[in-house]
Amino acid sequence: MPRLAFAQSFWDGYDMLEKPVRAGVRKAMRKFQTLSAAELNADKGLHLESVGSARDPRMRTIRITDFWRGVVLAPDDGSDMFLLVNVLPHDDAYSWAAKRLYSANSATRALEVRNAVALDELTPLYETAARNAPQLLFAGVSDGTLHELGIDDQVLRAARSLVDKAQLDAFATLLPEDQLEVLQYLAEGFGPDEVYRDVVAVRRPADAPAEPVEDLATVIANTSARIRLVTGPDELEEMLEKPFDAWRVFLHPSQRRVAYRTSYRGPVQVTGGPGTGKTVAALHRVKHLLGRREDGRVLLTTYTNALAAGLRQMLGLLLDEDEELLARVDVTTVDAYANGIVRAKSGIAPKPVGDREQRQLWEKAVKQLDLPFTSQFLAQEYRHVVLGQDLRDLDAYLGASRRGRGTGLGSARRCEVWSAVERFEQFLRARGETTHLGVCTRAAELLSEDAAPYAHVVVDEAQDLHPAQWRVLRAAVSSGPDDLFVTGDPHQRIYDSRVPLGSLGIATVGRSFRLRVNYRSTEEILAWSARLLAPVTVEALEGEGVDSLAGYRSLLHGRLPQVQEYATRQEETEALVDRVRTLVDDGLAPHEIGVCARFNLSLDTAEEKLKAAGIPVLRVRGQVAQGTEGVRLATMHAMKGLEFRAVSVLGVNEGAVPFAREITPREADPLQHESDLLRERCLLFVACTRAREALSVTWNGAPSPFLDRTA
Ligand SMILES: Nc1ncnc2c1ncn2[C@@H]1O[C@H](COP(=O)(O)OP(=O)(O)OP(=O)(O)O)[C@@H](O)[C@H]1O
Repeated sequence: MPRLAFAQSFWDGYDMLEKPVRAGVRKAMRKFQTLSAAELNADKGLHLESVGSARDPRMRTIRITDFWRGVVLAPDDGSDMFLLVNVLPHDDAYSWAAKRLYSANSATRALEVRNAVALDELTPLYETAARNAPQLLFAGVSDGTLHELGIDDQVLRAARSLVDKAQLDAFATLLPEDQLEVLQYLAEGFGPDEVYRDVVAVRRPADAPAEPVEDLATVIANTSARIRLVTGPDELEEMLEKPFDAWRVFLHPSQRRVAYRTSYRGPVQVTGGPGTGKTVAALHRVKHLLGRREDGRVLLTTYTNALAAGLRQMLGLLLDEDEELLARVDVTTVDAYANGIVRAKSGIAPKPVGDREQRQLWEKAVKQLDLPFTSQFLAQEYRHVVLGQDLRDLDAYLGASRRGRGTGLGSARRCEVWSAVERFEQFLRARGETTHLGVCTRAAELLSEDAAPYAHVVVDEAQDLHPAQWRVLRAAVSSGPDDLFVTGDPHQRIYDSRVPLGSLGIATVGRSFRLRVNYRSTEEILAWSARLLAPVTVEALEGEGVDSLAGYRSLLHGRLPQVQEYATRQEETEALVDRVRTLVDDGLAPHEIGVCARFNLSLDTAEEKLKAAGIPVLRVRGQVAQGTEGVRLATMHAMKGLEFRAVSVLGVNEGAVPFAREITPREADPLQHESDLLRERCLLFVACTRAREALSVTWNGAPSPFLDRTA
């Protein structure tokens, strides 16, 4: 019986097909599982036929319905593997198939597809234009190097005709996938060795023979990033029946490399810009770890309860709802986990107070002690220095480094600060209360008294964790192979926690990986959002050196973000209602639309007006009720980790973004001033990068200064 495989290009469109067409696909595919190759060729209903003047002689079409055709790559090498690559309306199917050429990449050994006809047509035009160009994009890379990286003759000729990155982008949809990625990396300035390591080596099978084996079945087996093989009839039915979540099956090689490495000798760090699939990689790592042994519990953490609920659901999908496996994983936030530990081990339920109450207590301490500090300064000193380093007494504080703080404090001043700290903690004790970070500190202590409860800890959204939270995670698992797997993006740091991970026993040196391909947003949305961060540098996740978005890109294209000023809040809100209505008319479900603002107050107005227009809305606070229909309304902070097909960011006004009250005056502490500004800038970046297809950014009155460079 022939074997059957499905290319990602097929899945990309499958969920959009109407029911009868999908039924046609299922019927046709069943034939591939029940008929022999000869019977398939003879089957009248299937009508497997070659495509006239096709670039690839293996190209065939099959009948799906009267109007729809499947495009199939058929073996011509005696192997029995058929690959379904697309399903399109009749005429489109023939012209798509005629132009495409599939080939095995000489370096990665994977199957790639190009639009050979368009490449042949366009390359001479670009070559002519390039003759007078002062500089060519790949002038610095030799033909030999390009060949070693898998670039073949047709692509080489096209590459040699390009003068800049914009031209490479214009060729992107025509070029074979792996070769395109090689060229994109080179165009970003990565050296050939880095490109070989990050693009070629991660794909090339470990046991690849010196001479490529080109039969279709072998090449398909080498292409797990883009092709799914079907093993039996049940699997076929299940795949075609269920909504298809590409992230469960097609991992980018860089995702697969980090998630499925058999074992690491210690903590691992995976960074990458928004939407690069860090959460997906973390989930696959959990799957891998669960599969490695029959016992051993896994702790999977993220930042908010709403994200934890989402993660739990995704993990269920990835593990096919296998209850035994799911029972071995706890999915929660660090704070909730720490709270549970303190409750369980001390028998007392901790009562953490919120930010506002803390601020009031600091104010009270300042007043009672008549100190020359603001409550804001003390709160920050407590968070960053005292809790950050877990300082327990005055002596420890007097000797502590205050790295990252912008004001010097002599011993006399430190004594004053410490008196405030003692008073603040006294107030809390007297009320029987604590802080969230206080709960974490206690939980870490309690955990270290017994054997660590987990075999593995996987941490998502790690960029905002405070040292006290890291101590909990460190204490939850013994140091050793595969202890911690950490994913995060320092560009999305919105709570000002910069942590020297090494000093907390979480050294990731030699085990740091970066993801660069964005699967969420269009390149237009990404490029615009990335410009928000262009003026600043961002400290690396592990607290040493800086992080960069070099090579960060999307394969998707769409409309430019709408960036619009309004005279008044009312006009801005009315325009929002119109925009949302248009999106719904265009077919978006309300829950696929996100609206966000810096403050809850601005969202109140939006909520009222949207409701008045008959549009269902749902405020995202803590836990999002799954399945409840309604446009999601969230503050920028609550947008963390979420995604929507369309996002409207409202009220990006001067004074609001950055929120003037949250910015330490430069005179008070220049370093804190800069990091407050950076935090607010990142917050806007987070909000904008939640959008998949459509982003609008609006303000009323004067715009936020962060929008300066985005025009
Ligand atoms: N290999 C993949 N194939 C298809 N879709 C993917 C893949 N990896 C990730 N995605 C999709 O891309 C989107 C972003 O992925 P994910 O949430 O894991 O990114 P992230 O890096 O954690 O994002 P952020 O840092 O912005 O929260 C999701 O819709 C996810 O399903």
